[in-house]
Amino acid sequence: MEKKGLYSIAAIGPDMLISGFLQPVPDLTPVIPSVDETSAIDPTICPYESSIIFFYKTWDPYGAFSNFSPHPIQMLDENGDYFTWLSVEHYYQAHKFVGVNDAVAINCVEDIKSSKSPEEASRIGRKMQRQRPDLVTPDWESIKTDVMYRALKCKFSIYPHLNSMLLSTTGCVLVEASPHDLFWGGGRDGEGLNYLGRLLMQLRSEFLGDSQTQNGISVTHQQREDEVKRP
Ligand SMILES: Nc1c(N[C@@H]2O[C@H](COP(=O)(O)O)[C@@H](O)[C@H]2O)[nH]c(=O)[nH]c1=O
Repeated sequence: MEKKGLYSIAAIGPDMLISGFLQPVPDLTPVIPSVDETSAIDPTICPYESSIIFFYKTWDPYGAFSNFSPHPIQMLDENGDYFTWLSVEHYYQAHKFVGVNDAVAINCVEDIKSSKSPEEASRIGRKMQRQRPDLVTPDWESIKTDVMYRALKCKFSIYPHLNSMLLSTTGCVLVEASPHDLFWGGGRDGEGLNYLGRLLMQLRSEFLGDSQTQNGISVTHQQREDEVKRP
């Protein structure tokens, strides 16, 4: 019989083959998507050959994958006008309060819009969320992944070098190596859900699909490109 604290591949399953991590049993919340999940997100990944690219701070290798990287994005606002956000982080933090009919929330969005750095945007957004959770848009938990997806799609569409960088990681598992953030990041010991890594892998797969169909007959790429504005 297996002792508690000793982990075997049989107990853990093939997850171990991509992560290289032995997760404690029975705490099986994986940082890195399981083999099945991974190929559902990005069919180009071969779990048995994939390596892992960790990113976090903007000055790290692959730091441009961080939401704090200084890449402005242009997104349509509620009035149908384009607004330039200084980073994905600006857009993400502001959307915690966008559409909330309260002067404090409206001011907060304006403060985030005019904040000079992603760190400042994040400080303002997080502080307001902590102090006034009643001002966070009520469905935030269910829409935040979509908000992030839209911002990332814009970022990786309008900067060709970022798009190439993302495509150059094909076959690798991407993990935001945030030690604290257990939703967007992988956590300190692989206990996080790594949703930022997942979205980037999803986008990579979509871009790859687009470039493949572009060489064929599909025009969907152009249609999708029309959804985002180039700077
Ligand atoms: N890259 C990076 C972080 N990670 C980012 O923080 C955001 C999560 O914010 P929240 O939902 O307010 O907790 C999300 O964009 C995630 O990618 N956090 C940092 O303090 N520094 C950093 O360099």
